Amino acid sequence: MKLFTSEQILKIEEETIKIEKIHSLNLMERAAEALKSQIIEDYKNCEKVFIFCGNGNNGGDGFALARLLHYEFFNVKIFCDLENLNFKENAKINFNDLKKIKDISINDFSEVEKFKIDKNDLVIDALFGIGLNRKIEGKSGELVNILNEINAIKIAVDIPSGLFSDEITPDDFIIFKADKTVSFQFWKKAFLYPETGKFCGEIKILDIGLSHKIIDSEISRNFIIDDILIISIYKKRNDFSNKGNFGNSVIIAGSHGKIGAAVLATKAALRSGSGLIFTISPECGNFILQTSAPEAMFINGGENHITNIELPKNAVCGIGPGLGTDEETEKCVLNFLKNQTKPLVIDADALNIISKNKSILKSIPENSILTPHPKEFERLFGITQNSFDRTDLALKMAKELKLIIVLKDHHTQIITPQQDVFYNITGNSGMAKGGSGDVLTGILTSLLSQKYSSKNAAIFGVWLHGKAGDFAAEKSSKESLLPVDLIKKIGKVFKYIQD
Ligand SMILES: NC(=O)C1=CN([C@@H]2O[C@H](COP(=O)(O)OP(=O)(O)OC[C@H]3O[C@@H](n4cnc5c(N)ncnc54)[C@H](OP(=O)(O)O)[C@@H]3O)[C@@H](O)[C@H]2O)[C@@H](O)CC1
Ligand SMILES: [K+]
Repeated sequence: MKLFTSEQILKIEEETIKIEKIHSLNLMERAAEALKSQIIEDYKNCEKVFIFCGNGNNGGDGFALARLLHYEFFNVKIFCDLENLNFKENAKINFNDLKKIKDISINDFSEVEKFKIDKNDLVIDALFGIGLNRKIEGKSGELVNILNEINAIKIAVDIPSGLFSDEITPDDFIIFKADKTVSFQFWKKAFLYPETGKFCGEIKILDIGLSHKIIDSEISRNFIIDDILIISIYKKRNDFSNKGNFGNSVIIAGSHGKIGAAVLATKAALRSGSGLIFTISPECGNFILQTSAPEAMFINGGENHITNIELPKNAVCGIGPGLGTDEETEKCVLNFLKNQTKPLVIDADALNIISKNKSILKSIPENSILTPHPKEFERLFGITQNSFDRTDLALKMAKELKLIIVLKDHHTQIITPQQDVFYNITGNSGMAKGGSGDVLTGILTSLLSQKYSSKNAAIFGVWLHGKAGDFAAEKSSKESLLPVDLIKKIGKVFKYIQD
């Protein structure tokens, strides 16, 4: 699914209106209908609904929603700025329609504190949408501050009021804090970054039937990874095949005390379809690896840490988990990287070793996949002001070095040398634990060895990793979810794609 800027969304809206020969009011009605259905689905037993409307089209959505919910027997109360009824056209039409319904009370923002709002009531923010172009101040600002203190179920229409859709919102802005954001047709960039996403709560995207023809022709380099994309990437396993057809994955990982990292990466690679798996690890991990992952072959890479790397034939490598940064390992890893010609997966301590020896970056084979978490990224490429800027820096580095950068975060991004950004929306906070990254390295190496392109391996692998985490979280609390639980669910994810 493409990710658009608010400017592009407006353009798509206008062109849909043109080619479908409809009035813009129809789109507002579709949006309100979709909102109504979602509210009925999620909160049908809720009695009182408090809707706060601004003067633009976001407010118009709120007025239309109020009318529709009233006809579904909800007790609806509307709030707007009665001292400044300077509405945009469609908002005005819907406001006037609402005035005709005598059972809906229309109140000024300043009256909100006279009402008893219960924790099971709905507070709906339809103050500002993607048309926000400055800080919320004055009466609206005071209102948002009050709403943020109220204990109720808080829903934002399209985007929480006060947030910019496409860029970081300054710290001093007043922003509605939603439990759920019900947004139209597309994800917005603000939902995907930690600084802004924390205001959005759960995200629900509603189809309001904007023209697919227009959407297809509108260019974007930003994408949400969805099931459609994954199904287009997934390669069905050919029945007439043998282990030689699915690649030789080589996991280079582990040191004394960190053999678990090698085990996790190896097991994840085993579960992700590679034909043969080799693990290069120090001798101290031999017994552990052979007992916990007997399907994999052990290659001795040193005594207590890796000091030499000898690859089997046709190896596709994933290097880094639990390596440690011993001087001998550092030398060995740098020497190894210098001599590689095929794309490989580089993670964890291998990234830390590169950070201390940045000149090596230029020798890494094109289209290799680097998987830094924010701290590792910072060590590699420098500090940025915020996570939006981090994406920009990653784009620059991916282009310059011709590498795929997997920026690990709550919504991990896959950044390509061609300057595309793919945002992942699978996964959950239960995966924010030591060992999750090792599992990802195993999955990515395995997919790369099965001849997925680096870009597709990264997109598919990151999505698969998150989806396995989501399946695991269905059965366990996020607190107690373990990286090994992800590995157990990889099979279920493949089944999910095949069905
Ligand atoms: N896309 C679609 O397909 C559909 C979209 N729909 C809906 O339309 C929404 C976008 O509507 P919108 O363009 O009217 O903008 P909205 O956010 O209501 O703001 C209104 C105006 O407020 C002003 N303003 C800005 N910031 C301000 C501030 N801090 N404090 C005070 N004023 C401020 C600014 O005007 P200005 O003052 O700059 O002239 C701005 O134009 C969208 O989010 C969705 O809900 C659906 O109805 C149908 C399908
Ligand atoms: K809003």
